[in-house]
Parts: sequence; structure tokens; C-alpha cells
Amino acid sequence: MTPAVQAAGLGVSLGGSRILHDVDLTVHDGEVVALLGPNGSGKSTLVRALVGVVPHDRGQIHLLGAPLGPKVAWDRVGYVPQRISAATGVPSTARDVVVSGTLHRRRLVPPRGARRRADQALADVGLADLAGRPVSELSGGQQQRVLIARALVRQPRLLLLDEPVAGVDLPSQEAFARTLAALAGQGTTILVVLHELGALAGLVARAVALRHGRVVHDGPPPPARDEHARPGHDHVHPHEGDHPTTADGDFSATLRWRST
Ligand SMILES: Nc1ncnc2c1ncn2[C@@H]1O[C@H](COP(=O)(O)OP(=O)(O)OP(=O)(O)O)[C@@H](O)[C@H]1O
Repeated sequence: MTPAVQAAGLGVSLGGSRILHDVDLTVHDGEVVALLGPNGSGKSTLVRALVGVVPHDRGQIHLLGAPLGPKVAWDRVGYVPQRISAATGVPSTARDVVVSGTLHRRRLVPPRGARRRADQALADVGLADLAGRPVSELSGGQQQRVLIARALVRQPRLLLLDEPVAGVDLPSQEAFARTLAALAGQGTTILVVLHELGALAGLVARAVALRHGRVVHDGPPPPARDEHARPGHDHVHPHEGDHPTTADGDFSATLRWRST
């Protein structure tokens, strides 16, 4: 089956510096993959390059089987950028922002049922009661959830999320994890940038870790941080400063992101 995301030999330079070096990333249809790494390792740049927000100068990108460009089925791609305000400067309600997620370059007018779909997406992120509120009156975490709803309303086949739960309270993270689990159950492919697996730990079967713009790990996710505190935790995995002990020889480097 065609992978949902295929990047090969990807290189990105910004401001005269090389940010991504020869990144290979394949995300298969229906997979849920976490993108991990320390601050500045290139996670956002990779996701932004995948959706064409920043240009790449080396390698190739295919999304949903099409080369990055107009042939991609953008109406089935949802993207939640790293925390930005959902407020547009123009008075708009949470519902208006979410309805705007149904628009794309070939659809400039919301489709029939867009309002109902927007309200469902807002309910999925726990904001049903705030649909009619101006986004400028919402808290930062609530605005983040509006942006998640804006991506969900597209009923995406591929969902790219850049730290979607940063600044979102735990009950809302758990509600969001349930929504993502339901989407994954329907076959949606999910690539999510995270600092902590947190509430999404149960969903993520594979983690790709970046360091200095290179892939340093691609395999099982690191154990949840709180496992360290549990009695019976057997410390079989490497910690910072340990020598690599896994087959790929680099898992300890992967784990160092936690302490930065
Ligand atoms: N527009 C830009 N011009 C120049 N350098 C940039 C630009 N955007 C990002 N960078 C640099 O690229 C590197 C990677 O940044 P990026 O935001 O991709 O990291 P990240 O892994 O997502 O970090 P964080 O966990 O802090 O969000 C950083 O060194 C950053 O300073």
C-alpha cells in the first residue's frame, strides 16, 4: 500500500544554516508515529517541510501517494501547527474558525453540513459549549483545541500535529487522546510531534527521534517517564550517559531529549 508520508533524503536550510540533514521518513497508512527530540532538533521544521510551509532543497516528499504540490489530496490532510493563536484579528467564533477547516484551494465555500461537522469537531475536543464564543475570548489552551478541531473537521486521512497538547490541561489531553484513538481506529494516519508521550502513550507504537536535524532513532517509543517511579521498574533501557545497548545503538541518544 502507498505510504501516507514518504520523505527520502530530505534536506532543509533556513537562514543560511542546514536544519535537516538527509532525513528519511516513511509513515505507513494507518500508523500513529510520534516525532520526538530535544528543542531545536528540527521536529517542527520536518513537519513544516512535509506540508510545504518551508521549502526543502534536497530529497523528495510524497503525501498520500502524490508528490508534494497541487496533486496532493489536501482536503484530506489536517495540520495543526505548533501553538499559535486561533484568533484572526477579524471577529470570529470558535465555530467560524473550525468551519474554515473545510475550505481549501478547490473549495472556497463551506460544504453543506459544515456547521454540524464543526460542532461535532468542537465536541470532540471538549469545546461544545464554546462554539459561539469569539476565539479572542478563549484561553491559550482552548484556542489550541479550536485549531485541533479545525484539522479534525476535514475528516483527514493524514493528520500532522505539532505539539498539539502543549498547554492543554490533563482532562482535555485525555479527551483528545480518545479522539485520536477513534481516528486511528478508522484508519487515519497520524504523525505527532511530542515532548512527552503523556496521554498519547497508549496510541503511539513507533517513535522517530531527531537530534541536530538527523534521525537518531526509529522504532519503539521510549518508556513513559513515570515508569521510573514505579516499584518493579527494571531499568533495562539506557539512560542519559549510558552506553547505547540497543540494536540500533542510538536509543540512549534518543532519550537525552528528556533532560534538555
Ligand atoms: N525561519 C528560521 N530561520 C532560521 N532558523 C530557523 C528558522 N526556523 C527554525 N530555525 C532553526 O532550526 C532549528 C530547528 O528548529 P525547530 O523549530 O524545527 O526545532 P524543534 O525540534 O521543533 O524545537 P522545539 O522542541 O523547541 O519546538 C533551530 O535551531 C531553529 O533555531
